[in-house]
Amino acid sequence: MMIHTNNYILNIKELWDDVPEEYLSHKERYENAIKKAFIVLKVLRQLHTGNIQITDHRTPTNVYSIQDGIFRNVNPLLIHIGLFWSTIAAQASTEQQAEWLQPDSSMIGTYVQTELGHGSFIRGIETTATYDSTTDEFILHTPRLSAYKWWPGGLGNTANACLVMAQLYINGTCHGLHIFLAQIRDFDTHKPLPGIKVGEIGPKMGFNTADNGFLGFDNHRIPRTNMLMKNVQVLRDGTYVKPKHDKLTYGSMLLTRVTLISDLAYQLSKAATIAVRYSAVRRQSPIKSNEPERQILDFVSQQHKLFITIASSHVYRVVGLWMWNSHKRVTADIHEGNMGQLPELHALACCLKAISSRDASALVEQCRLACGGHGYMMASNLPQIYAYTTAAVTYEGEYTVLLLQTARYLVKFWRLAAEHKPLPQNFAYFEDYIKKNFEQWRNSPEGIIEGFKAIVAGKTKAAYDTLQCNLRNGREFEEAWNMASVQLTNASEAYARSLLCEVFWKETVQLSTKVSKSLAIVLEQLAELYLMYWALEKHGDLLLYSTISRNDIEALQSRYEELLALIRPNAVGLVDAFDIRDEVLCSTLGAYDGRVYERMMEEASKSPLNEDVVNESFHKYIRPVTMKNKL
Ligand SMILES: CC/C=C\C/C=C\C/C=C\C/C=C\CCCCC(=O)SCCNC(=O)CCNC(=O)[C@H](O)C(C)(C)COP(=O)(O)OP(=O)(O)OC[C@H]1O[C@@H](n2cnc3c(N)ncnc32)[C@H](O)[C@@H]1OP(=O)(O)O
Ligand SMILES: Cc1cc2nc3c(=O)[nH]c(=O)nc-3n(C[C@H](O)[C@H](O)[C@H](O)COP(=O)(O)OP(=O)(O)OC[C@H]3O[C@@H](n4cnc5c(N)ncnc54)[C@H](O)[C@@H]3O)c2cc1C
Repeated sequence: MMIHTNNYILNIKELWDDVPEEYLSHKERYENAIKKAFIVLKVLRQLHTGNIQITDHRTPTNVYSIQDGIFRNVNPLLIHIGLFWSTIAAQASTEQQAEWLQPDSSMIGTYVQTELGHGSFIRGIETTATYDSTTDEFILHTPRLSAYKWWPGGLGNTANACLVMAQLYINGTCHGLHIFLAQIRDFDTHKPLPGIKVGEIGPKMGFNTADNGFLGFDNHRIPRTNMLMKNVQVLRDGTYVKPKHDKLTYGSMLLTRVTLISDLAYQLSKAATIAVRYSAVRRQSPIKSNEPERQILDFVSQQHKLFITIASSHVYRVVGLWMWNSHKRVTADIHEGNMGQLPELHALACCLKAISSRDASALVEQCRLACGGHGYMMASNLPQIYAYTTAAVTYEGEYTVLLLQTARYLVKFWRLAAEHKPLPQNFAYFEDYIKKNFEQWRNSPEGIIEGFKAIVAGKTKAAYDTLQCNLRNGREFEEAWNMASVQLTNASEAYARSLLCEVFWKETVQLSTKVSKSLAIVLEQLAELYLMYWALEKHGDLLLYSTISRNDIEALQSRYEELLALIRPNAVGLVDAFDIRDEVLCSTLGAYDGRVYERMMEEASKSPLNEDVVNESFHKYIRPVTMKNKL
């Protein structure tokens, strides 16, 4: 069958709610979401097998984005589709893939790594997988409460299988973390298998349709061939065949961190669309007392809150694609046995995932606040977008922990620079900084990029010097590192910002040569706005580490305000260009037709509290108190 994806999905009635999901109980929310998840999965399977084919120019990623509207929260099969399958595809041997990656497989899986006691420090994971050569099996075991798996999406009730991260033991030797496929529920009855204790962890700030779960193993046996064996093997006699790089097992985290950058760009475009459209409809106070009330979008302070969100969405879209392409390149190299580029990719993915999630959640919240009181309504959809976005600061590598990973990488290059050893081209500016080869400040995007590099160098130097000082004072390396960690994360953050500015500016300039002149002007205005915004935010750092002067900062401020005025006429067009359907936006404030107040009243009428003119609580609780003395 040939289908037009949008129309097909939008016309499946069961996917769309009459009652907003906020009115459902925790259990009902899950049941409603799982019903829809399996309808969507069926469509995805049909697309995969070619039983139905897409006729519009969009791809299954379009099905993915429509899901935001379908679930308003999160698809309980997200980890099944996004992490379970992709980890098997990346880390299982060819034979294992042939067996497990069947489109009509009975397995519904999840990715089970985090434990009650350990999330960030995964070497501390306590679940064990002990090889029993007499039966050719691994025994999965949860030795104590802190070793219970805790958090995996879809684990609570949906999944019947999972990929478990556990410490591998062979003949009493621990070989570290490895990934194992384990069935946890009967495929037919869905009852937990013997030796499995599984359940859901309870309500959260968001992600409430994702049935995050807990899991314990009581000496649960799985075949030896259930260890993912593309990069590492355990042979029948218990021989351990090491991987080419000991962090290949962490590959799924790396890939998800890369993918997340683009997802966060999309969340930002949703928030920007809602807040900008609402700001074009909403009028509040005149600017001059004798004039009518103005669209709130005309307040320059409102433009300052919103245009950076539009620009940041473009930044993360561009940088997300750039990282995706780097990941593809490095994976191909790894396939050929060349691991050389992996550390750089990991360092970039860590700081960019950290900063993109932090920026996105801060900017989504800024958009919510920019909508005043109405932004606080669930019907605006901004609270849900915030709850979804802020989770990304923690999952898939917590913010600070990831910044500290990138700091390891920066410190290595600073050490080379300090010891006057050769540096790769992309860190040549470390040497310039040491030699005090400072460029004269230029109030231009290129000048700002140079300035940000000076900040990276200056902050890395400061952190490195503190580290060395701690070492000279007799601290062990890990302790010295911990004592310098505030400065180390600052250096990492600066590095991420300099990358974002440089990649975005260069890609925009290139893109501008391929589009119409009028579009190129707007794209460059957005890119320039992004750079100016962050130069002004970080002007203190620029004063410390670059050659910028007070006059330069004043000039930057004027140019920034000029850019706000230049972008204002195109603001609504820019968010319309994100092309997010009303069904996906799910917002009374952000719909395309601008019927804000009408939609708000329509949504309010759906409140169950409005079903009866007088709610029965009046008779039960209110009247007995208020009327008591009057009887
Ligand atoms: C489902 C997603 C699909 C699509 C996405 C699209 C949209 C998303 C939307 C919603 C998402 C929905 C749900 C969210 C799903 C969330 C899933 C999870 O959260 S799974 C759990 C994730 N957990 C973590 O990320 C844990 C963080 N901790 C770590 O990664 C590690 O512990 C550590 C901090 C990196 C340290 O590891 P370790 O202690 O082993 O390291 P060492 O200190 O021994 O060595 C460090 C050394 O190793 C290098 N290194 C570390 N990691 C990697 C890597 N991945 N690749 C390459 N190299 C790595 C590091 O550079 C150091 O090298 P050195 O400096 O020593 O040379
Ligand atoms: C919505 C959601 C979905 C999730 N889904 C999954 C899933 O599908 N599968 C899965 O396995 N896991 C999942 N997780 C778990 C998630 O990956 C972890 O919560 C995350 O990695 C952070 O680990 P933690 O909770 O142990 O935080 P902790 O590491 O305990 O962090 C607490 C604090 O300690 C600080 N800290 C910790 N270590 C250091 C250090 N070395 N240096 C400096 N500061 C440090 C952190 O910065 C933070 O401030 C999910 C979590 C959430 C919120």
